[in-house]
Amino acid sequence: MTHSQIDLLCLGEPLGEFNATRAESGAFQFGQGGDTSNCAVAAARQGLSVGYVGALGDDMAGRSVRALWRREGVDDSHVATHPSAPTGLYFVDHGPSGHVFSYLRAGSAASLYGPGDLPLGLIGAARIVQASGISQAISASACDAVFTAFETARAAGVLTAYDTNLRLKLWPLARARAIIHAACAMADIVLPGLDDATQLTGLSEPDAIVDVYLGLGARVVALTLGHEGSLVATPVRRERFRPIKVDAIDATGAGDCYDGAFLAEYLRTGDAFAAGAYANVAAALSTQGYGAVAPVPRRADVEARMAAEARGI
Ligand SMILES: O=C(O)C(=O)C[C@H](O)[C@H](O)CO
Repeated sequence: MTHSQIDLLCLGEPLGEFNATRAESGAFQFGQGGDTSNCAVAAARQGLSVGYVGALGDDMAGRSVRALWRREGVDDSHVATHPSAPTGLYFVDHGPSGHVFSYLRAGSAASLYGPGDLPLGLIGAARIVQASGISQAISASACDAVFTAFETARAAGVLTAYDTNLRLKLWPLARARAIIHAACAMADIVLPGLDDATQLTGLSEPDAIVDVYLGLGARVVALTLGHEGSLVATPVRRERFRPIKVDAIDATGAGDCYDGAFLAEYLRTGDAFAAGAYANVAAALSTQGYGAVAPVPRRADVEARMAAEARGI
């Protein structure tokens, strides 16, 4: 499908997902993941016009990702199908301290994507371009594609949003820190998680962490704090959002859902704190089922829960 206007354009690697929902039986639930694809779907479920930029393999996983996007209304017309390189895959295991990811993605179609493949006109016409540390970790050419996309966006006055999403299975910390912080310095909206940010900055105190990212030039920092909720900061104001109570089953993709919900609400309201309140609830609701996409709530679910919270229910 093609939209006349794409408000949010996400860039990175979509993946096929095998989720060990019942590890003892060796059964996996198949789905789709990839952080920026999850963000795209989450934003589309909140009513935003969304597109994706990247590449898929000519295989079952790639076709399932494309089918997902089409069901969800995410524009896939600028996603190439590579004739021979595969779609990346990942596996989700559930251990005592939460989910653990492992990957089969080296040499994937998305990792072969580079700056020359970017639809520069589309990027210049969006309202926000979003990418992540994972988008850059998968290969040098994909890393450069994010920098070029951000340069193009900034030159056109398009907002840039970046989730640090640190994956040390994909690159070493020193290189990750250098690249991620270079990208954050080009981002208007930085969306780190506390664990990532602690490793990247060496700091553990949320206010000190947001100071680092504001210092790099972000106009909004939205820091997710896991079970402690989230903190949103601008250079002139900051606000902490307390966690809501949910029966969490699987937090896979909760940070991506936060990003999509945050960006959708930020574009709708122009208010980072309204976006923070909204995304804080959306991300918590997304942990109530297995997988990165299936449990992502829609606007009506988020608004109903926000109203219930406001009434103290
Ligand atoms: O870890 C990754 O590389 C992924 O993109 C897979 C997941 O969907 C994602 O991490 C969930 O946040």
